[in-house]
Amino acid sequence: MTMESGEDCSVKVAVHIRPLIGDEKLQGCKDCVTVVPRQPQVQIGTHSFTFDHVYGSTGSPSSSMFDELVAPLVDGLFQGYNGTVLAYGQTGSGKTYTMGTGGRDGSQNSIIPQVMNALFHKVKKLKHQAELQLRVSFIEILKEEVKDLLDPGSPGKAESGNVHVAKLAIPGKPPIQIREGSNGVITLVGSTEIDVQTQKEMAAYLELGSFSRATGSTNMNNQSSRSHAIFTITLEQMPKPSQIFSVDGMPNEDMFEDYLCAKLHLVDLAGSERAKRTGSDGLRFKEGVHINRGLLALGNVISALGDEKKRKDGAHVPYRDSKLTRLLQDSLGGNSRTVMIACISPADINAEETLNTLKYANRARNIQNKPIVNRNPMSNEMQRMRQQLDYLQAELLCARGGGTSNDEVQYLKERILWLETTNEDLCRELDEYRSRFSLPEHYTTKYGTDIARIEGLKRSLSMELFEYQMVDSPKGDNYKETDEEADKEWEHTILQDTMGRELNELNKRLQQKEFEMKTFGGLESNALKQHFGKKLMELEDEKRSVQQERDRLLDEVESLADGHFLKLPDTHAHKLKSLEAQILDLKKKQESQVQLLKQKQRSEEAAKKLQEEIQSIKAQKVQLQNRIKQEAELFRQWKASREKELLQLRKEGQKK
Ligand SMILES: Nc1ncnc2c1ncn2[C@@H]1O[C@H](COP(=O)(O)OP(=O)(O)OP(=O)(O)O)[C@@H](O)[C@H]1O
Repeated sequence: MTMESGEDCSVKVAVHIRPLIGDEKLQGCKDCVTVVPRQPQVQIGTHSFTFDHVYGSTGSPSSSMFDELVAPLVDGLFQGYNGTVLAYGQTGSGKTYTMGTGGRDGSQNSIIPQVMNALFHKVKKLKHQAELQLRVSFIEILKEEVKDLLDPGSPGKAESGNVHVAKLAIPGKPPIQIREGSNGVITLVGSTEIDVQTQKEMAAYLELGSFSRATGSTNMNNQSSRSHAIFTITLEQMPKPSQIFSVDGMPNEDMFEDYLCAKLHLVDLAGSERAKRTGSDGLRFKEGVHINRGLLALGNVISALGDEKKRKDGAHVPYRDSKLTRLLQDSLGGNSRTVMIACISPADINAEETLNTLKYANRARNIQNKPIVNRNPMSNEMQRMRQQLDYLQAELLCARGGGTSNDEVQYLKERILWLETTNEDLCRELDEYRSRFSLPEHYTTKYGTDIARIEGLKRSLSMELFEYQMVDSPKGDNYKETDEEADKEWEHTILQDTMGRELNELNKRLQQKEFEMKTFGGLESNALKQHFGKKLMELEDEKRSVQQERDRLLDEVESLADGHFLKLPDTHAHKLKSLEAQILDLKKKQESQVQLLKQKQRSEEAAKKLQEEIQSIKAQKVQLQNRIKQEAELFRQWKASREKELLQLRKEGQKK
């Protein structure tokens, strides 16, 4: 999957203030949060914060939250952009209510049900133009372990005390792993992804997963979510062949030709809490420690990304400190369009936590993401080749119409042949991949052979990447140095591998460009230019002499007529006619030569561009080679110092 580079865009942050609820009212709590009228600004005590939006209380109505914040992300999915909606806040502040991951209220005003509405509405509108496939997955992170909430083989929700523990892992089933692709894309391996056809089905899976989620009762919320839950909707789309090509078989300009695949993560984070307030003890306390650890890691990531100076200095972002931050890596400072909803309680007893939430959210506003379109690399390549083919066909057409030069036609034919062979090679390569990773048959029938090939390559490439990618193993409480070392080695191997692949890619591109250049060079453009120039001059001379001959004849006729009307002798009239025809013919020839010369100039410009491309690829190659060297050197130094440290430690150990 390649991605087009996109514009920077900051994470959008909104505050959602819920009303005072039962317990708070009973305790006689007062509202301590004020919204500045018609401003997205909230005040608490002497603190004042400005956000992108403020909903609830005297701010905008909660009902406009979806349209203003989330609907653009749903639209973006159809354009190939990943999106993330994060609900953050203290325990009982309304995150689950806002997102709709509770599986109990089933409120149609929550975000996820509205996302589904908008998605299926759009799918219905587009289904004649494109093949659309929706998939869902639903996981939770509980005590630093990733659990599958849609696992069909799971025995279901088990009870443990008053907490519902999420599904137990089935013996033999590998645990869910977090992996990072060479392009930096984070993927979950081993989680259940289910194809869905209808809104009802999707809603059923949301409910199923929500029901399996770990919840427990605390002093602050009798159904408190004890885990971070991530409901992910994946949309794959491919235009139907009838839409790519118009009736005359020509490519349809308005239609996207790519396979697009984008994901929308809907995240309901576990609530930040303080043991004292939540009345946590034993199991609940341990959970709280894990929850807070994950949120602390998230806070550190937000701090690192939100600090402009640190960002510019390329400071380390501690994504790897927790599973949560690893999983949200794309969404924070990555390639996703991200919205954060900070949920707060207005009650004065929660003032301190509310202030913390607002500070946290305020920092997130500074995070810059770079959303990009996620498309298939093969479709890019095919698009490029198709353009080249179009260009060549136009060239051929022009050469034919312009009174042909055999060299030119021959050259164009050769290039078309070369392009066709390259295309065949690529298809063969795709076939190989497909057979190696056995792509399901229905893809072939559904999208046509080419599209299935693209799909096959996509899947196999991502699988292949997995072989090289990072495997995140559970670290448990005591994070060991050896883990760190192994991680570092992994990181180094992956980095080297990625850069090696990039280098290979550059070499391939360079080879291809140089081959193209040769075909240009093979024409000996200067010699051809001279040839055409000479031919033009010859034609000009010929035309001039014919014109002179005609003028001479006309003079002769005039002198013969001697002022009287005289019928031209047949021979003269005939000759004159043939001379006129000759002049006309020469003019045509001259015009066609001019056309060819122009054509030649265009080819030269293309060759120049190609030359520039070659130079730029070479420069990139040198840069990459330097980076590989530098990285290897840094790793070597790190390794050496590590070994020295170890030796030192061993010596000390022996002494002791
Ligand atoms: N906007 C709202 N309007 C009315 N009631 C709300 C609203 N938001 C939340 N509530 C109520 O507040 C209570 C706590 O909400 P919720 O469970 O969504 O909190 P939470 O932040 O997800 O908590 P936890 O982190 O403990 O899971 C629930 O009873 C819920 O119905």
